[in-house]
Amino acid sequence: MTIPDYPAQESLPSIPFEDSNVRVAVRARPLIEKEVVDKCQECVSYSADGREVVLGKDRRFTFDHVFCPTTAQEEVYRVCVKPLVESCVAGYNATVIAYGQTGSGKTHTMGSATNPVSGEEDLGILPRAIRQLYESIEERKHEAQFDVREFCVNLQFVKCCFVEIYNEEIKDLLHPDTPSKSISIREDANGDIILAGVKDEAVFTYEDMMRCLEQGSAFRTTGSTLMNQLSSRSHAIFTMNIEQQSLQTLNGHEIISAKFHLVDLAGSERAKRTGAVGMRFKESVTINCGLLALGNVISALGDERKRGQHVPYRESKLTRILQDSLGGNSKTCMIACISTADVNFEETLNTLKYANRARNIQNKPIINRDAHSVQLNQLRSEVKVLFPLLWLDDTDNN
Ligand SMILES: Nc1ncnc2c1ncn2[C@@H]1O[C@H](COP(=O)(O)OP(=O)(O)OP(=O)(O)O)[C@@H](O)[C@H]1O
Repeated sequence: MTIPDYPAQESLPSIPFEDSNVRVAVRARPLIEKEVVDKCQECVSYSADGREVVLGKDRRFTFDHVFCPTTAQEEVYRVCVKPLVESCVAGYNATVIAYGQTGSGKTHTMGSATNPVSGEEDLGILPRAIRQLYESIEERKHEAQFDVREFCVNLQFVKCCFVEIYNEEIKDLLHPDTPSKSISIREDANGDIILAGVKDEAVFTYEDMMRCLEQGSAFRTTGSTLMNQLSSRSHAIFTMNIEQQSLQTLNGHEIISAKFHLVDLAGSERAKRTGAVGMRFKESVTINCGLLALGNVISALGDERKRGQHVPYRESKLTRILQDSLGGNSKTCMIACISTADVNFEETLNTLKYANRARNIQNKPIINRDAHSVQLNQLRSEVKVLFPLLWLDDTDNN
């Protein structure tokens, strides 16, 4: 086997999330041991600018970013996720979704596997995002303490929850005794999607949240198939909720909040190739149904000819939960994971086509300000203007 040359990509910038487009990156994984033994060849090449991927001879696709197989976990994180954590701390919702065929590297990329990683460089997106979140919180607390313009206190409350959708049922991975029947997807008064019946965990430190990630990952449903020994059989969604209150003597009191969904989807698969029978086959059918529903939502939102038409969010639990993330109030990045092996040519082509459609989706991210604190601050400013007038009026009358 010849080892291909990959273009150097170290200096590529982070993805800009200033506008409202859903951003899409592609990550190609190296050949795994079995593929090397089977003498598979790589059938994917990459442009030096890190934007284009070519499948076979001439299937070209352009994305916000394309990572070749030698790209480190740290680099994927820096380019795709670091700016999203910064946005979350500023009050925007954010979502990262890993999509791809079974065994293409979604769980490896997200860092939601049960088995511990061997070293710092192997850490996936989730532990890195949790670390950055707590570092940012500490920074903000520190800045608020030394804000010399006025007295200012910055309080943060962080909660998390971890659920999986397995055979179209939602399971609370942090409270596995909760019956799925008592969990439902609802819309709150602001139109935000909430999971009623799922218990949020208040987490005060990096260690607290990492414990939740590890505990939830251990309860996630996995199983062995011909294509992946440790295949995720469910869609997993880890959500961090961040609420920040800033109390300022001059400008009043502001509350901003944000939620960050980190989604490790189950892989698309063909039962013929995974050897799925019995239970595995049933799982395979529901996995593909959920991914098909997600594809339909992506098409409805991404296809210009379908703009303004009905978006079928209610076709599956997955699409209902991700309603805010696709076409709603969120900054969103999809990471499409692909295998470079020629045996997976068809699946890789399908993933690239699927991901390409997601690039056209427009979201509407806004800073989530608490309505009461906004109203209170408006009234406060009105009082500030009216008070001197009242005083003037009083002195005139005297
Ligand atoms: N970028 C990478 N570098 C090295 N090894 C990788 C990479 N991506 C994936 N792998 C390896 O490939 C195998 C399959 O990866 P992983 O379990 O993450 O796939 P998946 O897409 O989550 O699969 P499934 O959908 O079946 O759960 C694992 O052994 C993993 O360690």
